[in-house]
Amino acid sequence: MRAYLYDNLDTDCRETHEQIPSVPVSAEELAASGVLYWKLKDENFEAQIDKICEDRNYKNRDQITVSKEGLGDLFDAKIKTFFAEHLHEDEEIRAILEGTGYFDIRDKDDRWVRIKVEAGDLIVLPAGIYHRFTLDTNNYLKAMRLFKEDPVWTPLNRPCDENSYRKAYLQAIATN
Ligand SMILES: CSCCC(=O)/C(O)=C/O
Ligand SMILES: [Fe+2]
Repeated sequence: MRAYLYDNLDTDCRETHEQIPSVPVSAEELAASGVLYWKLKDENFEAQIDKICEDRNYKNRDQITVSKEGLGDLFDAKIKTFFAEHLHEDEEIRAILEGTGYFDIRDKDDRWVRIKVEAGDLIVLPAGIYHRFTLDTNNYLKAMRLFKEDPVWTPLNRPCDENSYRKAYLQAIATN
């Protein structure tokens, strides 16, 4: 995982969009926005996921392949939905199994931070954080999605500042 401030240029979102000079964002800074990150080792990948699931009460999991082949006729619509700025009323937890992509999150100062993910990365976006996702120019990512009971990933597009999960999120990071 590598994170940096987004350049906000209006070009293909699958490009790197790293400012020049780059402004890196550390795991600690991401944690201040409520974003959690683990690097999972190949040797005991499943065991590490199981431990995180046990610690954080994630009971269920499935997989998604974000690619033209994986999503078929839904590809264009899904890609558009993923990149529209939104929040969820539950955590978004993704363990990357194959491929690469970018999660963009709004930090405490409402700046876009781009997080590059690859195989072995496990990322948790808290409920209420504004974010979006895009593939990079490799156009392929396979991820495991973890969730507590049923998935609650309905995207609520910005603005939804009156949403109770948004308000709870802002309160949580303010007292962090
Ligand atoms: C990498 S999984 C696809 C992206 C997704 O599920 C989502 O909700 C993006 O915000
Ligand atoms: Fe999302």
